[in-house]
Amino acid sequence: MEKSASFLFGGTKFNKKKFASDIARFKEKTETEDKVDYLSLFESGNPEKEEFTVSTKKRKRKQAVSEAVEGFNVFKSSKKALVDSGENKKDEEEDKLSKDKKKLNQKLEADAILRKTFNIHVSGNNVASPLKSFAELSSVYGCESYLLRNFAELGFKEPTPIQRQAIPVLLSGRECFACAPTGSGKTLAFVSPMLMKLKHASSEGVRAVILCPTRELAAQTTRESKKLAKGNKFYIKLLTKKLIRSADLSKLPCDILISTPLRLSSAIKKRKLNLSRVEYLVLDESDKLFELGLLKQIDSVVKACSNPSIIRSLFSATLPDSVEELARTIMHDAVRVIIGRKNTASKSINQKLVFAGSEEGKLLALRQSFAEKLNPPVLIFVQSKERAKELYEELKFDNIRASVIHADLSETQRENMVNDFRAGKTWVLIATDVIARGMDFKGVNCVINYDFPDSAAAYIHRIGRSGRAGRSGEAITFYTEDDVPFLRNIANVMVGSGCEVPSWIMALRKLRWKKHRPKRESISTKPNEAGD
Ligand SMILES: Nc1ncnc2c1ncn2[C@@H]1O[C@H](COP(=O)(O)OP(=O)(O)OP(=O)(O)O)[C@@H](O)[C@H]1O
Repeated sequence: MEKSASFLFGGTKFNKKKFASDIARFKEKTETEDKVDYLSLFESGNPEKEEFTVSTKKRKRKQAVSEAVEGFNVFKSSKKALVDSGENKKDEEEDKLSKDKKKLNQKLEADAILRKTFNIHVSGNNVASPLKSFAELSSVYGCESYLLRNFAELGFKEPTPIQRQAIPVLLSGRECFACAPTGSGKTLAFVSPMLMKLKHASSEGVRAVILCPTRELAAQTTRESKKLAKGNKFYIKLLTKKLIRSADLSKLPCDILISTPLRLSSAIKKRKLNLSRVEYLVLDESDKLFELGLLKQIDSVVKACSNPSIIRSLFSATLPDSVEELARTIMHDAVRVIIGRKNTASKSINQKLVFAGSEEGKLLALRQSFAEKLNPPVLIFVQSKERAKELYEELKFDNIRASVIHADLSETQRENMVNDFRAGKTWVLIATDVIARGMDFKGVNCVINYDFPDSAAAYIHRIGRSGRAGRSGEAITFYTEDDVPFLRNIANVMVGSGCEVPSWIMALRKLRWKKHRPKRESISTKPNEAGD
């Protein structure tokens, strides 16, 4: 230190004798300064001690001012005052820093408590604080009143856990992977920040895109988005065949466009739909969208949304690591938000496994359970459209109001089936996995997996049609000998969401699950042609 100082001042002649008193004062002061600095560092976070530090500094400031008016000392003191004011500034900055640090720590602590309360897990840098209430959307993020009014009209009093965390993440301009149980309000979690960021309608092309794996889900998301946007005249459009045929897509005024990947990618290719202005892209049921069959279409949409400042987000109740890895290659500094444990079923569903022996046994078990207790609405899942038709043929004469939905029906027919089920005109809806994801039927009391699901994810989504938005629900899964090797995978999901499973099932060997869709005997009580 000495050395370097003498090196710096090497060219200056300094009469130490003449200025001995000043040297002494300077030395004294430096020592006191050092002490105060050390203390303030050590004491940060203790308000009483902080006050003490501040008052010592105030005293010093006073001293400097009084010295500045004493005759001969004026020049010296004003120099000293300058030094002091520099030091004071430094002290003030340090004070501010330590206060900011304290505030930040308090905020982080409060965030952690809120996240723990709502079972929210996040990873990423500088993740925005979770919402304490919907009111914070207005006080912190300047949300317009129409949105809060719509929440109130829809009866939404409190944000759900995924809404508490995903909304602020998206509002803070971050990309996001979000995984939360079925029926936990993910739609609102991605639509409302979009509405808030877009602010008002504009006719400058497509500004936001939501991709859904099925037409039914795209139609439902359009309807829900319009409900949330009520009172603000946004252009919210479902990309239908009719819209593609009738409109000049290059001039389409559209704030939010909702579509399936196939329809959107063909509109980009064949009708030159321009997505270069898109600011927000949501991939709903993202793991489904990233499956092999849809990957090419997703790729063409992602490429067409070429705006460099685009914010992309992925939402689903199931998010395999492989999808995350793939998605990370296109996302920037994304925040990961997981509610509860990843890939688990909703805890509000009471899940049961029923051994039905054979295909015939399944039909008997179904009829018996309907005879004992039919608590509509009931949703029955089978593994193919052929089997859906067969089961419908069996049940249509049973005096229960049943209907069926599968991919062979026209768009309008499918829409009618869904609407009739929603309106309570039909009690039992037989379906394939086409409506297993995302469909929000209010109050489905029971889901029956007539055919064993072909993956754990399919199971989670199928049964998730019941037990939504905090309601309770029931799920019954029939299994035969063919399904036994795959029981353990479903049992794991059941245990993960708090249901009991017989110990012999938990003792089964774990299998790497390839799509399990065995060839099954047809569903029929009619005697076959051979007469046996
Ligand atoms: N804050 C809230 N309070 C009460 N109900 C809500 C709230 N937010 C959404 N809901 C309702 O919860 C239901 C389920 O919401 P949504 O369909 O968005 O679930 P999801 O998490 O997307 O489910 P899935 O994984 O099956 O697609 C809807 O009926 C919706 O209106």
